[in-house]
Amino acid sequence: MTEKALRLGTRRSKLAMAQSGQVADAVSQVTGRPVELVEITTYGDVSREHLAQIGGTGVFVAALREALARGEVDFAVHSLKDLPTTQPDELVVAAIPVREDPRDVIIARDALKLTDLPRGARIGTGSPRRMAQLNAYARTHGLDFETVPIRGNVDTRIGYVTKGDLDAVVLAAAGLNRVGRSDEVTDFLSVDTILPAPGQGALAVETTADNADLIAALAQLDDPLTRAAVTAERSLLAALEAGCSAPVGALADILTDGQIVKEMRLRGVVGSTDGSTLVQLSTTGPVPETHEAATALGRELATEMLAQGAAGLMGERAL
Ligand SMILES: NCc1[nH]cc(CCC(=O)O)c1CC(=O)O
Repeated sequence: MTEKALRLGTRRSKLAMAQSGQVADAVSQVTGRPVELVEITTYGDVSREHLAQIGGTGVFVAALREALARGEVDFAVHSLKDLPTTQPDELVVAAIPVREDPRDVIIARDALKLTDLPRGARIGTGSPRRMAQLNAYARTHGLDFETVPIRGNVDTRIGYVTKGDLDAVVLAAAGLNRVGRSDEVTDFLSVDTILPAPGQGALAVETTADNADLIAALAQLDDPLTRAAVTAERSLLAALEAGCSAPVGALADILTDGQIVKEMRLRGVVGSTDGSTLVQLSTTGPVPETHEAATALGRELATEMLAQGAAGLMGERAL
């Protein structure tokens, strides 16, 4: 007797298919049930408009959530950095698996590193967060390059470099790992240079709040330390009243003494896209053991950042 397959709603993009496929295998293993991928086309996949104008990457999430709410699929996998910070009551993030490499990377022509790029080099990124920090880095390190707004999936963005339109593009290491293209990276950017987006590198496995059995099964894939970290990062983003297209970076990491987990450090940054102003702060505290404690850490850092003028930098939107 075979049990009925669980239906996993996914976007059709290579990245979405890769991460859904990986989670499908893991879910199949813990439940003993087959998992079937159900492709969902989202408005964001068909629209040529700039995402910042149509409400950010939240559009990708919305269609998956509607399919969940209609009962067409049993669960869905999101890139956590694309999830809005408000959680609908009828849905639950049942698992946040161990985070992948959170760093941003560049893929540049001629295997160049960021600091090797010649004066006037053109670097493609549609992210105000990446623009702000790259431009700030250039200003403080005597470099000179131009950030060029681009959009598109991983293949399209890498294509700007291979076709010779741009000198480099910025991407997330995690996405490249998932689609098997991390060997094309020419420079892994230190998080001290570019703080990643809140939640970058992590996945969220979401299902409906009324599905207790599936919530319990999916919980086996949850990594509590990743959950605590991304909860703090997203709380910072929410408290700054910023969305996924705001120039905000955040990363929580665990400070260890040998093998022993000591504390959690949360770093946050907000900046003007030209890099002329950055507000960058960090805070350290006990590793949060509850959702409330993780949320409080993010909120406290946001309060300090707002006191240093963060709010004035948030109104900016990418072209
Ligand atoms: N904004 C698009 C997006 N959403 C998630 C990832 C992959 C990285 C991740 O899962 O955090 C990417 C691509 C990128 O930023 O290069």
